[in-house]
Amino acid sequence: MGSLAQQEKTVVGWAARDASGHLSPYTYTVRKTGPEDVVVKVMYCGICHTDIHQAKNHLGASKYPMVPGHEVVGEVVEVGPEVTKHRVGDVVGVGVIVGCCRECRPCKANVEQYCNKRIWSYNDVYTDGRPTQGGFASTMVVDQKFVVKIPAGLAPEQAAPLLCAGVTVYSPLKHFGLTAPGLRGGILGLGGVGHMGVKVAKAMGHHVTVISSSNKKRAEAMDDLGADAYLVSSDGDAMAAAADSLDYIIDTVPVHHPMEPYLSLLKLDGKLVLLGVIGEPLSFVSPMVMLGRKSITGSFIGSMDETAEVLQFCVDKGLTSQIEVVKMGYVNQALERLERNDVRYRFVVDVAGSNVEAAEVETNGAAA
Ligand SMILES: NC(=O)C1=CN([C@@H]2O[C@H](COP(=O)(O)OP(=O)(O)OC[C@H]3O[C@@H](n4cnc5c(N)ncnc54)[C@H](OP(=O)(O)O)[C@@H]3O)[C@@H](O)[C@H]2O)C=CC1
Ligand SMILES: O=C/C=C/c1ccc(O)c(O)c1
Ligand SMILES: [Zn+2]
Ligand SMILES: [Zn+2]
Repeated sequence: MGSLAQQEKTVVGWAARDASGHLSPYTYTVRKTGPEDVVVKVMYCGICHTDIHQAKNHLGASKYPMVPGHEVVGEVVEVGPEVTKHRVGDVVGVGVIVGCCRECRPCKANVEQYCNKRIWSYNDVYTDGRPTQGGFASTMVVDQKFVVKIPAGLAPEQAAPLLCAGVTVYSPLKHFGLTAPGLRGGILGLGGVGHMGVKVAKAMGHHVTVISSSNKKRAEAMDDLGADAYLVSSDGDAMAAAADSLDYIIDTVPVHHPMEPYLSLLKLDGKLVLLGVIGEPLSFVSPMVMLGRKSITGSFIGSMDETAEVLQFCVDKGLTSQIEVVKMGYVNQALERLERNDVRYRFVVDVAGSNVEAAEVETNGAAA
């Protein structure tokens, strides 16, 4: 018998078993704590639309059992002997990526999310051959490089959505030089990622237009989130009146949608940044981009450095995410509500405050 640190740990998570995406308790083991590993007792985990894409096999590469969850905040309960970045008792975050090759150009440039050998926090295989499992679970063991400190001044449940949604909007704004005050930005799709887009862009001093599929979120967007304008994408007159007005659009729509109505909103040199994970071809005719030198581009989460930056940015600017905290027993209802666009704006599961071994509770978020 070795010490506790040398043993595999038994963990209970909530796993999908098939493409129904239904989660239920699942017991598995996590690796022995390696020299650079951090053992994280999960406190909170946000629910991202990607969790639906993965659990329901929208991209055709899902492996089961799969414990989703990649907006993970927890407490460090153990560290390997070579860990220098984190200490027992720290509150830390884990996001979408838990491994990379450390040798390729993206890794050397500290944009490890673009490493072709990236290891996803779930639905992937770790270097030891074991499946990776995410944050809807009592514990994760993660290499210290992919663990970020949650700065003082951020509540752990508030920090969770920043680890994916927050950094996913922050990274392209920085990378594409879209941080100057006075820029006019559009946020297409006001969900978990989109609402952080409004908040981050407003904090950068931008004039922000929400472009939504309905009028339902108008008052909240303007009054609560601080948006400057609100367009309903099916309102042809309003869309025409807004033509040629935006420097960029952050597109978070998670399903197939036309490009051209949104390209029309961009000014000369405007950028359409695709963030939604859509497994079908999108289309547009070339003059839509040529006549205005417009760009259609994409962006994938953000680096570990940018993750630390966006956390501090939110502390410095006093930004909070707008969340609905639920217990693990409500996770399937939460996933269903997220899929039917019925959340303002991010569910966060109170993992530590739930009995993760208990069967699900159908009624409300306050239950186990
Ligand atoms: N590129 C990256 O690194 C990342 C990508 N993603 C991806 O971004 C997309 C958005 O994620 P997230 O913000 O968590 O998702 P949400 O479901 O929280 O938000 C998506 C929003 O898109 C709009 N929408 C339009 N049509 C639909 C539809 N048919 N079904 C659902 N929503 C619709 C809704 O806004 P409205 O009511 O205003 O129309 C909705 O709130 C997903 O595809 C996700 O996988 C997420 C994180 C990182
Ligand atoms: O939510 C974070 C992950 C986003 C993501 C982006 C692209 C892609 O192909 C994925 O499988 C996930
Ligand atoms: Zn995500
Ligand atoms: Zn690499």
